[in-house]
Amino acid sequence: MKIEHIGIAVKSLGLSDELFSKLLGTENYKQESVEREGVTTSFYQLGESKIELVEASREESPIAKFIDKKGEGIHHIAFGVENILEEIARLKNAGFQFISEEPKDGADNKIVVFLHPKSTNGVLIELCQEKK
Ligand SMILES: CC[C@H](C(=O)O)C(=O)SCCNC(=O)CCNC(=O)[C@H](O)C(C)(C)COP(=O)(O)OP(=O)(O)OC[C@H]1O[C@@H](n2cnc3c(N)ncnc32)[C@H](O)[C@@H]1OP(=O)(O)O
Ligand SMILES: [Co+2]
Repeated sequence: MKIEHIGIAVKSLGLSDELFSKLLGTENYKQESVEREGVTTSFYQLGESKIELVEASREESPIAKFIDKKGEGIHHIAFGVENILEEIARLKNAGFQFISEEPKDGADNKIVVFLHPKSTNGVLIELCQEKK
């Protein structure tokens, strides 16, 4: 497992892209919408990991709800795994609670699942695996 990306909830991808490209000294390498999740994402490479800026694309998006309650900030940590089905089985067996146990298409050529923050010390964890 490695930290694949850190997801940061932002109100305006335009403004945050300006800020993060200045901060990191590099441009994003892609912007991508994931309509099922109601998000638009922007990715920055940072060594072996990435920063994923996430903006809500509709009102009922998890990102809109999060920003309403907590404001902008770190929204999730994504662990990159080799075999997502094996990791789901291992973590389920260890008592962790998943939001859904079925991997779905995420951004940046990944399949993803999320663990509920209630079972992970209040941190939303994403598991992601490169699509084959
Ligand atoms: C997939 C595309 C992209 C990628 O990398 O490929 C992304 O990462 S998109 C990221 C956006 N998608 C998601 O966040 C999907 C998973 N999240 C969810 O299903 C929901 O947000 C969920 C279940 C975590 C919360 O939804 P719910 O409707 O239950 O919202 P509430 O506001 O009622 O929250 C309940 C409870 O959870 C706490 N919460 C919510 N979000 C987070 C968070 N990001 N980190 C930590 N805690 C969170 C919230 O504060 C509530 O706690 P409570 O103590 O009850 O007030
Ligand atoms: Co993510």
